[in-house]
Amino acid sequence: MATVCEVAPHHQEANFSQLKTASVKALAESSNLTSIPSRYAFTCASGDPAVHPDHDDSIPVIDFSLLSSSNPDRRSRVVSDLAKACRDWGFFMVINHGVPESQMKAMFDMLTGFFDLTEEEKREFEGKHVLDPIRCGTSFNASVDKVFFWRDFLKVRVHPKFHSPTKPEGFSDVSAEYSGAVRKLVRGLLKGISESLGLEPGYIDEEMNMESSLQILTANLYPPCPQPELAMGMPPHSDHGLLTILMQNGIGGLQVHHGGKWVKIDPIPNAFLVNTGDHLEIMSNGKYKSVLHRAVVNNKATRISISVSNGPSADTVVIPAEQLVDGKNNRAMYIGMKYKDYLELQQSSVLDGKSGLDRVKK
Ligand SMILES: O=C(O)CCC(=O)C(=O)O
Ligand SMILES: [Fe+2]
Repeated sequence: MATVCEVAPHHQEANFSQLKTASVKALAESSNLTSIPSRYAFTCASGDPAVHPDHDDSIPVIDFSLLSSSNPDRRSRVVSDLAKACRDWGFFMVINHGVPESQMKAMFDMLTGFFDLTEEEKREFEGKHVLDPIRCGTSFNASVDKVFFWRDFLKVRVHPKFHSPTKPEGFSDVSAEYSGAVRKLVRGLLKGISESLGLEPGYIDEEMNMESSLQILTANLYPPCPQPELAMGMPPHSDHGLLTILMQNGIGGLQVHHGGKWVKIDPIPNAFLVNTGDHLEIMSNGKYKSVLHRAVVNNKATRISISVSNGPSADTVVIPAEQLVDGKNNRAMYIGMKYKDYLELQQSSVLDGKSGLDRVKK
């Protein structure tokens, strides 16, 4: 169903467009905002079940602690659970992941503090190029977006070289600790995923040069929206890396495309949501596909999500694993591209489904 665009009162739009980089937060907090400026009116693709998605409580749950179990049966069960989760969903919850609750909370507190800085303070971290190591802004890529998304963001490259905004105080320590813990989790998961593909446990780690993996921490802020049915927080897209690790502040909004429908994923306290990205699809030769997801907005509460994208090293040219390719039924379906080139292409374009992958599909 296509949503109908509504035009907001002129005075509001005129004021807002003078501030090129004004955040949605500032817009939402401006007094008497009862409708959204027309630049935020998002039209869903025709036939898209936009309004009443199903809940699905059958999203796979992986107990990470079992991957280091000394009991071989338990271990092989969790490896086959991982295979099923990656193949059938491309999304799963991870429990017993080893990242302390206190670290997760500290990261949320820091990012809330960051978004609460003044517009002027935040402008210091705006960045100029899509690959700048620290970049905050609004929408996805405001210089090319035709429709703006109801979202402010901060993106920080945290590995192999660690970057951090200098405000709020203490951000750097919290972020270094959190992103290190997430890297450890990712490398553990990739071991299990390697095995689940019939590869040596260390295969992905070595081939993708995970010692220097490109890791980007993104915080998304979705303020309450007066017309949530007309706006979109983040449009349908897949993630570029190998695995994305997401946590949310207890407010729902994420929807995953599964079985031809948009499925609402309710946050589970202290669990991470993990999804497989485009580069896992490429290296597994399409066995584990990256999956479309989107973030919708609401009119009641601010939603914050923190996603950490974990890719290969920037210079790795990713191609399908040799063992998963043969000259007959399993031909290589993707050509190689340097990860950083792929990333630059995706980040500088309009965010649009899985269009990044189309560029490397044979
Ligand atoms: O806010 C969300 O739940 C989705 C975030 C997301 O998809 C992303 O950061 O890539
Ligand atoms: Fe995403």
